[in-house]
Amino acid sequence: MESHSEEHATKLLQAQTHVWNHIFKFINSFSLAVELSLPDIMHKYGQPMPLSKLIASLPIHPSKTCFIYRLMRILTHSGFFSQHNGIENEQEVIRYELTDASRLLLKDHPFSMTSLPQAILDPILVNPWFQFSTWFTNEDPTPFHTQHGMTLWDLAGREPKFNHLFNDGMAGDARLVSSVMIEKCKGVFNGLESLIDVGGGTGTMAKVIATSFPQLKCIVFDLPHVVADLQGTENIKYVGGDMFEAIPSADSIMLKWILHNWNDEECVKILNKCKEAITCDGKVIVIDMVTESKKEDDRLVETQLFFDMQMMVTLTGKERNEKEWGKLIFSAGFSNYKITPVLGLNSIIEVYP
Ligand SMILES: C[S@@+](CC[C@H](N)C(=O)[O-])C[C@H]1O[C@@H](n2cnc3c(N)ncnc32)[C@H](O)[C@@H]1O
Ligand SMILES: C/C=C\c1ccc(O)c(OC)c1
Repeated sequence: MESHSEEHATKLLQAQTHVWNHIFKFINSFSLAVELSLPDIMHKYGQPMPLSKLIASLPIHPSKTCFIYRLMRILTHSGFFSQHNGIENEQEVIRYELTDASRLLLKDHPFSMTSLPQAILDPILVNPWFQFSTWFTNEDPTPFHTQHGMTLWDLAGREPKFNHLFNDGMAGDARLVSSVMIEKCKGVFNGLESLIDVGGGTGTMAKVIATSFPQLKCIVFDLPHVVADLQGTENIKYVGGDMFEAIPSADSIMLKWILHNWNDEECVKILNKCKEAITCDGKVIVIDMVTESKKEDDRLVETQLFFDMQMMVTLTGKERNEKEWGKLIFSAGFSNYKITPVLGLNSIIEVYP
């Protein structure tokens, strides 16, 4: 009897920890404290950095020096730094090193993700969460709309600082994804003469592809406020416009992280415009998530579910499984598709007319 109730208490306490852990999940996000540039400071030091040196290099008030150890402790626990304890001159010295994760937060890393936490944790994207429960009771399209009274794209057009952070964050991801694509599946672009990156942001993806395929004519097509000040090159042109109105013609179109921003009806409209724009032997190259395909990777599954919620709160979009992708593609009148799951969270979906 006693051991039974002991077991009961253990289970209850585990459940309590589970709930507390969940309540506090946002603390992991805010603890990144990207404004402190911890990874850059440690990278500049060039070797495992003692806590005292780290504190001395930070632009903080002297009254805050004692808090850095605690910040480093949680960031080490969550995999952003590794810690080595040693004794030097009879004194305990803690040294920290970067990990693969914190290297992606270096400002000068080619695949830098630094702007993303800044954009995603900006009040512009966090405040809509306070409308989440209200939104379930009204007919607004998104909690973002309840909060701001307009779409994310309209607001980005009016907030240059946020627009810059957002596009910069997207650029880091585009650089990583395009490099992996060029390395692992160059074949996707073989034989293409022209490519339009629809919703191509500031042209990062196009630049990497154009370097590997100099004969390929690339057009970066995005909203006017995104491409306004950008200068094209020999084989990259910037065109401002609305993909729901008209897309320039080419033999192929890329849609990276576009369709997951939109609901099924909107996606069919976009895909229809793509179909009108490409030649009959061309294709649409979709780069987006395919959910439920890597069930064994719990972290990847959870991250895709986070993206799905982010799409629900900021836009009308969602993440889709293979069946949902198929339905979308056939509804838009395409005849076939091929999924290549080689991009971590994302997959390449080649769509044929
Ligand atoms: C999530 S971002 C993806 C950017 C880029 N493809 C990438 O993956 O790095 C979506 C892009 O769609 C663009 N966009 C939104 N509405 C659009 C429209 N109606 N026509 C063209 N582009 C649009 C946005 O400006 C933004 O650059
Ligand atoms: C800003 C948060 C992240 C994010 C990632 C991929 C997207 O397609 C997106 O569209 C708004 C946002």
